[in-house]
Amino acid sequence: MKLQLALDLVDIPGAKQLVAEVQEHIDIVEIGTPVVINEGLRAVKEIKEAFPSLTVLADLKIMDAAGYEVMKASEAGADIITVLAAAEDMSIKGAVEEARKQKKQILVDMIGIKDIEGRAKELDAMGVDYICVHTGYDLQAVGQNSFEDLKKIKRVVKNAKTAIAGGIKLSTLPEVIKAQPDLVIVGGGITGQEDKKAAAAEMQALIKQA
Ligand SMILES: O=C(CO)[C@H](O)[C@H](O)COP(=O)(O)O
Repeated sequence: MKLQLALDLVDIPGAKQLVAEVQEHIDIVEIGTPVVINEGLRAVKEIKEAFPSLTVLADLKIMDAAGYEVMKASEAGADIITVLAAAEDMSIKGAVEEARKQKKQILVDMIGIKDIEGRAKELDAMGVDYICVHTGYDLQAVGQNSFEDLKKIKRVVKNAKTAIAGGIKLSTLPEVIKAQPDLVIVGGGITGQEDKKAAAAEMQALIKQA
């Protein structure tokens, strides 16, 4: 099980500072969608250059023109690129094909999907690398989480790795770990803490014990 730090509310210097603080306790650093919107793929490039040994995920949430966007993110240095599960199958397949060419990986984000099991089975058959259940900020605000959806995908996914994102905190991490995802994605649970390094270290310790 790996730990991914999601950076959503920072600029490039802020991202570098945060990663420098917690890097020994995380496996993957995510350049979040708001950061890419504000700073462009330059954010991915600069973080990969500054931390070449860290795996960098570009949270582009691709919906169309997937092959092209995966190519551009790969050129910027992303190791993993996100595509939305709601995208057309043609787009998912295009993303996977381009990722194979570039020797990168695709994480598909299930945000907004209602038939979790059905879509997860289809995505698994299309050869995506990760399938991620995700409660975005707008649903977190009304108290939702993806813990049950994680159990659902764990039951049907045979090949892809499983991941979970959305409001995970130190207090809820044990429940997440029980369901044994391959990847736990945490943003505010680390970045919103006063001592970010300690928060990341505690989460890493729990994950390593699992
Ligand atoms: O992709 C995202 C929002 O769309 C976030 O990066 C993801 O939800 C993790 O952040 P947090 O732990 O703060 O919810």
